[in-house]
Amino acid sequence: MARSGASRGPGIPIAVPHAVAGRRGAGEDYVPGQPALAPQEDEAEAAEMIEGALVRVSARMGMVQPAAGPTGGDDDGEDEPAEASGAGADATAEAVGREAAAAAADAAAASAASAAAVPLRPLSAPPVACLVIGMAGSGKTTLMRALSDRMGVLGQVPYIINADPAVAHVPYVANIDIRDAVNYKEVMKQYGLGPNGAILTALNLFATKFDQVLELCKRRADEVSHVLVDTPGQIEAFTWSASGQIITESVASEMPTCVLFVLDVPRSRSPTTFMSNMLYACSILYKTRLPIVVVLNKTDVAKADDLVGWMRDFELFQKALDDDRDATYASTLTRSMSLALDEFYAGLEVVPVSAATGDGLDALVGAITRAATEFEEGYALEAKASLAARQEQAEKDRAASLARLQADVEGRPAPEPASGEAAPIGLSDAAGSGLRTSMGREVVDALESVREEGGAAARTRGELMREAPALGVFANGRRMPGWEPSDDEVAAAQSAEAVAAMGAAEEEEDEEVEEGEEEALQAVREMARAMRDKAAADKAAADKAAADKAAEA
Ligand SMILES: Nc1nc2c(ncn2[C@@H]2O[C@H](COP(=O)(O)OP(=O)(O)OP(=O)(O)O)[C@@H](O)[C@H]2O)c(=O)[nH]1
Repeated sequence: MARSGASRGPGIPIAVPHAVAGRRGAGEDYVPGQPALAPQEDEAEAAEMIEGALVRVSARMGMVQPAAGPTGGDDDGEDEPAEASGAGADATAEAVGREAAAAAADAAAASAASAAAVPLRPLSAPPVACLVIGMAGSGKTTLMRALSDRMGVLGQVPYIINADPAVAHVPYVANIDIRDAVNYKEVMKQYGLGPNGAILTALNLFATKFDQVLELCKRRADEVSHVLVDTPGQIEAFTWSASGQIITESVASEMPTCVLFVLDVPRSRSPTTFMSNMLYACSILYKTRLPIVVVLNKTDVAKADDLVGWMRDFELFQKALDDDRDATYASTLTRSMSLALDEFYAGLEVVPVSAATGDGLDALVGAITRAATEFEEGYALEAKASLAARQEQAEKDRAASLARLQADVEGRPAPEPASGEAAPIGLSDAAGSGLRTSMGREVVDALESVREEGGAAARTRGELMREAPALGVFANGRRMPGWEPSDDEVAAAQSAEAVAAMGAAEEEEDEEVEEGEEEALQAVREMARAMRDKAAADKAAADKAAADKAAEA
């Protein structure tokens, strides 16, 4: 469960959520819990309150006497000390205010410098999809919120999909929310399932509508820079389910896609736990074949230096294992596994962040940009090469079967297949060379057309609409207010009814035909029986006549 953004520390510059982005300029900061557009008077009042609080805190710390006030002041006529302390307080308040202003200016400059250094995708490029995956409680939802906020500061426009049906509250505005379409509790009731089964079923139901989700994403492609997808905490429900695979592959066939694997740093400080997590990340890489960014989250609680060190230096990890007090037989296994993972670490993007404080988010945005380039330059091009190879092979096969047909027609022996001819290249062969198995013509075409278009498509920033009614509702229970079936859906329902009525009529006819057939069969049977009886009677009469004749003789 995510905690609300309002619980962040004050002064952390975060972006305007996209829901209000249209009302406020890109790059302007706001503090969670405050209205996005505070009126000027409120700001002045708030500044006064802060100044007063600073003076009181300074006084408590012995830096200065608090100024005499209407309640705490000494009103017995001894104006002098009060005035003196008031003057001191004013001076300190001024100094503290100056310091605070300087610190704020420094922070703003540092934030701007950090933002300027972030490699961002060109505006004309298609949006990058980020599948946020991680163990339960690793901070996926909190990261979604923090990342989308920070992207707003950087002038990017994230589009958010919540694919976690069981989450009670999300701290961001989801543009598409699985919960608008599937009521997870209703699924539990209707299908008699437990929580995990219901999550899986809800995902399956969502997957059946995913073409519509993609359609909505495509419609927004010119306006948005990133598509962030929050996934269920039950990681295996997404990574190892058919629906998870459908969702992943569908997204990857439409736009550059990467996986953000979120890891809980405080809970991964033991080398063995860390290794288990990294094995999971590795398995996701091999399953999805998408670029993966490992996000080491919660660095405000525990530094990620050790973990990064373990990935960069094999010896350090071995030493950590030596020092591990809980060393068991598993450590020996971990030792040998770590050797195997060394290569996996080599090309891995690892970014320590704190979703709570916002630390490291710029680095994460940069890593996402690099992952998108990796997708386009590596995965997509390899897919294109694989597609070309498959087409070439299909052409060869066609020519060979034509030659065989020709030989057959002319009565010649069929030509032998050329020796050493490459076997048809199937998807699994393509996968063997590091290609994504699922990528088909669509992705290559889409990527090519985007490249051809170059910078033609200019993205416009604006307030993004919630797409709640778009998918309709396909598990009873939660109907969004204002949801109406579309004309297409009504037409589909009507034609389904018509087809059902036709089917019923045909069945009735069939039954009638069957009844008639049965009657005819019965009549034939009776006729046959009568003929049989008559033949038997004739035979008996003939036998009797013959016997009588013999007796007479
Ligand atoms: N200190 C700290 N706490 C964090 C951070 N990120 C998340 N949390 C906390 O970790 C807990 C889980 O966070 P969520 O964002 O709900 O995690 P999740 O992975 O989405 O959870 P599930 O969807 O239920 O699996 C919450 O209490 C968060 O406040 C962080 O960077 N620092």
